[in-house]
Amino acid sequence: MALAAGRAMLMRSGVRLGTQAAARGGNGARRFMNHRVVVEPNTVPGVAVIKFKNPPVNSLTLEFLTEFVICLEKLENDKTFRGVVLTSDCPGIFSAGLDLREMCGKNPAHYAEYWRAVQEMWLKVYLSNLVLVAAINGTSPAGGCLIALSCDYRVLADNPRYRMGLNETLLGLVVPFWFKDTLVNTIGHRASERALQLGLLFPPAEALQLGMVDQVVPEDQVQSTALSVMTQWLAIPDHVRQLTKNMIRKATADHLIKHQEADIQNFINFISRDSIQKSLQVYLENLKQKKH
Ligand SMILES: CCCCC/C=C\C/C=C\CC/C=C/CC(=O)SCCNC(=O)CCNC(=O)[C@H](O)C(C)(C)COP(=O)(O)OP(=O)(O)OC[C@H]1O[C@@H](n2cnc3c(N)ncnc32)[C@H](O)[C@@H]1OP(=O)(O)O
Repeated sequence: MALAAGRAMLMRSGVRLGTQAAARGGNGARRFMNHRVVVEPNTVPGVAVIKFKNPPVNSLTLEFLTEFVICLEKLENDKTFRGVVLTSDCPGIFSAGLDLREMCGKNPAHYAEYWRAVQEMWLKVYLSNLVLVAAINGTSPAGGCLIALSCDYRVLADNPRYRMGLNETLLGLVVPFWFKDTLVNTIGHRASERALQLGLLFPPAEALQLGMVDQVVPEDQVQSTALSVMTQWLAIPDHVRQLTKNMIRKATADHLIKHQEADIQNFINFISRDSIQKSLQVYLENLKQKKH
């Protein structure tokens, strides 16, 4: 998605771009702040840290997706950056995945706009020229897991309360084919068959065993480990690494690009069904009630 289109989408969503601010941190480094995504240049040269800050659970709202894509585009266009660590500012939660309220009780035009934003976010992350390392410091179901799976490397906090996986079937949803492809490319066909049909969410030890993440480390070392892994990836010249990444990922991305409009229409038809709307409402209601 072009930056201009993203800005237009932000405007349509009622987000004021004027609220973005550039400030200087204690070390004099620039720190870009949006509402929901904070970008911090880090101590490692050429590396930025993106922190998801969409409380309470970093759900992927339309506004969040738009800010996230714009942030990544800015970093890609700024040649001082070669790598980005993605992490969360919400304690215990990397991202709760797609925002269920965006898919519930809205009209087809909204569903189309939302689904296009989800697609564009995935394409941006999956095909990024930057090295992307996920520092997964919390639970990451469904869309949250997709973001992590689309990075080049994943470091997960060793906390048995954190779960990771594509749990769509537990919500009565069918996993989109490109979510499925991303998982299959990471953990293989057989493991994906079981994980996707049962909607399994894995604790850290199992996620590591399956190859869903590359490393599990103590919670307070997630970001530092991600940054030291980044140094290893940045030792490779950008152009050869980028061409290699593209060679491996292009076919998967092209599959969506070729069928992007049909995928949007399928999403609208599916999500608009009464039975699906009912399932989502019940799921949201259960989330609320578990507090009481
Ligand atoms: C046949 C043809 C097929 C064609 C198919 C085409 C397309 C495919 C169609 C559809 C696919 C759609 C894909 C969806 C992928 C997704 O990402 S769905 C989202 C999945 N996410 C989840 O299941 C996570 C749900 N949340 C939780 O489990 C917990 O909230 C948590 C993350 C573990 C955190 O728990 P915690 O106790 O800390 O917090 P609360 O549960 O109290 O939540 C606080 C607050 O936040 C609200 N909330 C939580 N998650 C979401 C969410 N994903 N979206 C929106 N809102 C969320 C929760 O309701 C609470 O709200 P409050 O009560 O108002 O405070």
